[in-house]
Amino acid sequence: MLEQRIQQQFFDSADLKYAAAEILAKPIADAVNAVVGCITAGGKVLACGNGGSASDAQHFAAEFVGRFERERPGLAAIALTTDTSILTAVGNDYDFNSIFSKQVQALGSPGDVLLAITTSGNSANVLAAVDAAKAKDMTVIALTGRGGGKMRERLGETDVHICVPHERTARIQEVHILALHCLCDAVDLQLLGEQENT
Ligand SMILES: O=C(CO)[C@@H](O)[C@H](O)[C@H](O)[C@H](O)COP(=O)(O)O
Ligand SMILES: [Zn+2]
Repeated sequence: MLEQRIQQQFFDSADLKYAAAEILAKPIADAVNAVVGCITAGGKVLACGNGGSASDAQHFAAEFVGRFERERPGLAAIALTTDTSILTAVGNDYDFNSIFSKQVQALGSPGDVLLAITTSGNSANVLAAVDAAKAKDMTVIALTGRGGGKMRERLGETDVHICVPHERTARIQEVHILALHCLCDAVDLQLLGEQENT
């Protein structure tokens, strides 16, 4: 019984990934172009999200600054979820909804990219970060699910929306991390070219 339930989760996750491969290949490719344009122009990627999406923001930044699968110089990315002094100061002195937007306003420059990760599309602190990024003439790449929630109406023509067609947070997160790995892989391909056979 328990094993069946576990197997069903694998099947559901796999089914969603097949469906998402059709729908998300184009926006993920658009995200690659946005990030490559940003990085080659000397810009950086700021990443934010709550809970599991905070982990995704950090996971992504680690693969950019460190490496993904290939050797290369580090790429500029900062997770806005890690500095507990900033998070507690802004959360305490202003409010929790400002913990990311204050950092975007302080660190973001025109041409930078904000990677905004929210499965519901409705987290107020992530939406505030998007507003701050737009005010800075940054490009937003939003990773969402559940139809995109309030995020959908905030995005402009030059932004990218990677919206996972599912309702469950866990399933959406599983596709988000795949999308981020696709992004890392394709950015490396664009910057380094095809890998030579060894
Ligand atoms: O990882 C999980 C659930 O799988 C949770 O930690 C989840 O990320 C948190 O509840 C978040 O606060 C949800 O926020 P969001 O994805 O709706 O923006
Ligand atoms: Zn989770």
